[in-house]
Amino acid sequence: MAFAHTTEHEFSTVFDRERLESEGLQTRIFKIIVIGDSNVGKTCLSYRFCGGKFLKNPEATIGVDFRERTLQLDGESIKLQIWDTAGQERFRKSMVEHYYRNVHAIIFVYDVTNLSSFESLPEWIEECGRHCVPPMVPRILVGNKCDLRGSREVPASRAQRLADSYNFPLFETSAKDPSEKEHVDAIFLTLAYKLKNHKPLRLKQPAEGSAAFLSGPPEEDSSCLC
Ligand SMILES: Nc1nc2c(ncn2[C@@H]2O[C@H](COP(=O)(O)OP(=O)(O)OP(=O)(O)O)[C@@H](O)[C@H]2O)c(=O)[nH]1
Ligand SMILES: [Mg+2]
Repeated sequence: MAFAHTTEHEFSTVFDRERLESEGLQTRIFKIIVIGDSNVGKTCLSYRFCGGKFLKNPEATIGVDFRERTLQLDGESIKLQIWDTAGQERFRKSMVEHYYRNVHAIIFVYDVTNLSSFESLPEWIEECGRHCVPPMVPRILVGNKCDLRGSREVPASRAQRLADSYNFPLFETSAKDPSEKEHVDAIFLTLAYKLKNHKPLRLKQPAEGSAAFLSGPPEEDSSCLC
């Protein structure tokens, strides 16, 4: 099978169609990107959600790492394809266009013990705007490393004010603290439910008899004029 010139979504569609046909399941797939400064814990958060554990000694992400987890929500199979992006400019610059293309939801992460990572958030949010992500794409703000209680630099009240100003939900959690596992799950579940309740999206080149499909770009996607 040749994948030359195949877009990432088309690739996934082919791959998932084959697997899901054999399982006889119907699955919708959503792309979620995790964005924020380097070292805030994007890799550890996505690993906690997809792998169930705290990843010890992660290395700085180069480009993007993919993780995924399939959830059963109200009898429907939803696959979250998590794009764990690089925070360091030199490791992300060639990838930025790919991050935002056909994204279904965005998680902005900062470190509650690092004020500068919180102050960077407006820049990350603006970058997302520059890439014409439609307003209907759900966004969530996550303050990580809450286990480091004595080192907090970002008060919850300040984070809440910023979240309110953008109308984003705010979660504060810890990828490290095992007792926060369900809370980390709740971040992704909140997005999964929002996405699930969007209208079902059209199949791209549906195969006859195929039950699997990749959710396409949001229906209200407006053409980018920038
Ligand atoms: N105490 C504590 N440390 C954490 C937590 N999450 C991540 N870390 C640590 O923070 C450091 C950076 O974590 P990463 O997940 O690699 O950060 P990142 O945002 O993916 O960084 P880049 O890939 O460079 O963008 C590592 O030393 C982790 O062990 C947390 O919840 N609590
Ligand atoms: Mg990383």
